[in-house]
Amino acid sequence: MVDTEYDAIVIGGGSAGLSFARHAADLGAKVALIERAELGGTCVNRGCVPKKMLWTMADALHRSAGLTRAGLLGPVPQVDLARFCAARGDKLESIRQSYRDKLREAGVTLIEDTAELTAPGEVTISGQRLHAPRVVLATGGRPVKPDMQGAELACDSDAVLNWTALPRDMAIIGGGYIGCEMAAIHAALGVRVTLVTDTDRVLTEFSEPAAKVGQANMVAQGIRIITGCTPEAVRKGEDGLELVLDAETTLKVEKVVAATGRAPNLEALGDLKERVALTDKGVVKVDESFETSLPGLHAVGDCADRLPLTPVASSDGETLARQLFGAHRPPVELRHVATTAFILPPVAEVGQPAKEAIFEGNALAPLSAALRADAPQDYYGLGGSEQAVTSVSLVAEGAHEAIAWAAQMLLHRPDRDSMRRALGVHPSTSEEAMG
Ligand SMILES: Cc1cc2nc3c(=O)[nH]c(=O)nc-3n(C[C@H](O)[C@H](O)[C@H](O)COP(=O)(O)OP(=O)(O)OC[C@H]3O[C@@H](n4cnc5c(N)ncnc54)[C@H](O)[C@@H]3O)c2cc1C
Ligand SMILES: NC(=O)c1ccc[n+]([C@@H]2O[C@H](COP(=O)([O-])OP(=O)(O)OC[C@H]3O[C@@H](n4cnc5c(N)ncnc54)[C@H](O)[C@@H]3O)[C@@H](O)[C@H]2O)c1
Repeated sequence: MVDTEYDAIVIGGGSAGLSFARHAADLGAKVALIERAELGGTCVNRGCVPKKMLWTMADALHRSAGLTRAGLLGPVPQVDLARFCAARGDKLESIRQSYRDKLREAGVTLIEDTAELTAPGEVTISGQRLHAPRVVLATGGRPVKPDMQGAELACDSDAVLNWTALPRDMAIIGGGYIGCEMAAIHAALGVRVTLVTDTDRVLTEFSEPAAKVGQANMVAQGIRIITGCTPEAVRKGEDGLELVLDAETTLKVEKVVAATGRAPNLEALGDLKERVALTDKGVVKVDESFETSLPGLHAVGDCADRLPLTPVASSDGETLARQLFGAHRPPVELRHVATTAFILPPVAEVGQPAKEAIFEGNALAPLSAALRADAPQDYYGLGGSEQAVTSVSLVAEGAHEAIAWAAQMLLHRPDRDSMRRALGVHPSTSEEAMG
C-alpha cells in the first residue's frame, strides 16, 4: 500500500520524468513517480544509449574498413551481434539500477504500474486513487508506422535495436534522424541498405549544406538513397519482403524498417484528453511553466511541444521542478540546443542556420579521408552575421563532441573577429571551422 497524497505525481520514468522527480524531491517535495515499463524510458532502453553503443561498433568498423588502400590489412573483423547484445544488456541494466538507486536516495516513491489521470489532481493506478496539486505528464512517445498496406510487416526502431542477427539487406522508409542513423550503422556492419524517403533530401531538420554532405557520405558508404518517394505497400515475397515503391519498382529485401516518425503516448489522459489542448503535430501544448490547458497538469519531454531530444527532456524536467518547488528559471531556449545525427561521420548543428552560411568550407579530402577508399567529406559552416555568429554546423569525425562547445560559444554571441582570437588544433576540422 503506497501513500495517496503527494506534492507532485509524475507519470513516466524516462529522461523527463526521472529528472523532474529527483530534482523536486531534492527541493523537499513529496513525489511519486509511476512507470509502466522499464525505468529510463526510450533513451536508455530503445533509443540513444543502445543506438550509440551499436554506432560505436559501426564507427570502429567503418573507420578501419576504408583504410586498406593505406595499408591497414588483415582479416576484416566479424560482428557477433548476439554477443554485443548481451554486453549491451548488462550496461543497460546497470543504468536502470542506478536510476532506481538515485530515486530511493532522493526519497521518491517509485510505483511500477500504469497510471491514468481520472480527475484534475487525481491519478489512478490499479484501482487506487492518488492525489497531488501538481501532476506531470512525462509519458514520452512511440514509433508510428506509415498508413500503407502491409505496414505491419515492417519493423520499427524498437525492434531493430533488439536484433540479435543481421539481415543481408534491408530497406528503410524515412530519412530523418532514425532512418539515417539505422542506415549508416547497418551499412557499416555489412548490411546492404536502401533508404527511401518522401522529401527531396535526408535530414531535413538540419541545414541544407550540412545535410547534403551527410547524404553524400551515406552514398559513399554504399547506401542507396531514393528521395521524393512514398512507398505504396509491403508484402511477403518468396525469400523475404517486397517494398513496393510504385507500379514499376519493387525492392526485394530481407527486412523493411519504418522510421517514419513518432507519436506521443497520451493514453494516461483517459477521458480528460478532451480538456488538454494539443498542437497540430499532436503533442501537448505547454506554456513557459510547462502547464497544459488543464490547470495543475504539466507536461515535459517528448509528449510536450518542445524538441524530442534527451537533453531537452532532462533539462525541462529539472526546470519544472525548480519552478514549482525552488527559484523560478526559464526553460532552455531551443536555439541553444546542440544536436547530432549519428551517421558516419556525424552531422552536428546548433543555432538556427540561415539558408546562406556567412562562412563555410567543404573539405573534400580531410586528412582522415585522404587515406580511405570511400572518401567521406567534412563540412563546416557558420551562420548569422559578421557581428553576431548564431549557428555552427559540422560534419566530421568527432563533430558530436565539438558541437557542445560551439553551443557554449554561441551563448556569448561572438563576432567573427573575436572568434579569430582563439585558435584551434592543427590539423583538425574544428580549426578550419573557426574561420
Ligand atoms: C532510436 C532512437 C534514438 C534516439 N537517439 C537520440 C540521441 O542520440 N540523442 C537524443 O538526444 N535523443 C535521442 N532520441 C530521443 C530521446 O530518446 C527522447 O527524446 C527521450 O527519450 C524522451 O524522454 P521522455 O522522458 O520524454 O520519454 P520516454 O523516455 O519515452 O519516457 C516515457 C515513459 O513513460 C512511460 N509511460 C507512458 N505512459 C505511461 C502510463 N500511462 N503510466 C505509466 N508510465 C507510462 C513509458 O513506459 C516510458 O518509460 C532517440 C530516440 C529514438 C527512438
Ligand atoms: N541523434 C538524435 O538526437 C536522435 C536520434 C533519433 C531520434 N531522435 C529524435 O526522434 C525524433 C523522431 O525521429 P524519426 O527519425 O522517427 O522521425 P522524423 O520525423 O525526424 O523523420 C521521419 C522521416 O520519414 C519521412 N517519412 C514519413 N512518412 C513517410 C512515408 N510514408 N514514406 C517515406 N518517407 C516518409 C519524413 O519525411 C521524415 O524525413 C526526431 O525528431 C529526433 O528529435 C533524435
